[in-house]
Amino acid sequence: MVEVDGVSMLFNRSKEQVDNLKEYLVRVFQRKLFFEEFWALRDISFNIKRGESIGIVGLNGSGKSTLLKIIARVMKPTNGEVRVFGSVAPLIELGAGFDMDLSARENIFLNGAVLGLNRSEMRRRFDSIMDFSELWDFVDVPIKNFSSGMIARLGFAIATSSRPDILIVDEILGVGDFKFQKKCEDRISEIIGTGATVIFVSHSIEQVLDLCQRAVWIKNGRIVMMGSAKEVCGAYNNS
Ligand SMILES: Nc1ncnc2c1ncn2[C@@H]1O[C@H](COP(=O)(O)OP(=O)(O)OP(=O)(O)O)[C@@H](O)[C@H]1O
Repeated sequence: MVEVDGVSMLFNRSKEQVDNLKEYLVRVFQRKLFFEEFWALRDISFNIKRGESIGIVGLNGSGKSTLLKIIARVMKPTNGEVRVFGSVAPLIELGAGFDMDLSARENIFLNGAVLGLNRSEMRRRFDSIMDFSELWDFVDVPIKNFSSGMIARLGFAIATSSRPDILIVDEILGVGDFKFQKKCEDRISEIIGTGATVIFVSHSIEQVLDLCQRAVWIKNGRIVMMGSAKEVCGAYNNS
């Protein structure tokens, strides 16, 4: 379903802060702009089969989100290739596409348009999105007045309102309260039950063990270990 083939990602990390375009151009002209090359991922390869759920574990800054963004085609890798066979629902930075001045209702339709769904399709899904997010009391409130957890609930409800072939989940189950986290886990299990492939990043080893059969451990942008979730999480925990 997903083939990750020799993926490497190079970032330019500037050591200095340039606050505006004028200063940037002056520094370029004076040759006083310094960059530092940084490989966030190095030669990552693995395949994911249909219906498999795979967890990606690793410490902060190890490259997990960068890998998910490359698989979701938010970023292009510097080297290597990712081949994806099926529809993808990325749960990455939930609510990033929302317009803060618009209400929950308006953002649902806006998000639908971004996902390529027409108005009547979104009207059909509207009630179930609102039911799942439990935000009916706020349906016409601009989402700039929402808490971050409420925004994440709405984002999760919209992104999982379709039944994707591949679900990409980046550390989002920590955002809601414990009741909503359980609801999200149940919905992900339900999507896995429909035969979907799931790629899941979490710092919660329990969640990875609950939801995934296989796991990949990444450290400093390289794969340290790949195998059954139990084996990999055990080794990661012990490290
Ligand atoms: N756009 C960017 N420009 C420069 N460096 C970046 C960029 N995005 C990520 N990085 C760097 O790449 C490395 C990996 O970041 P990434 O977000 O993939 O880590 P992560 O494993 O998801 O971390 P966390 O567990 O903290 O979410 C970090 O050192 C980060 O500073």
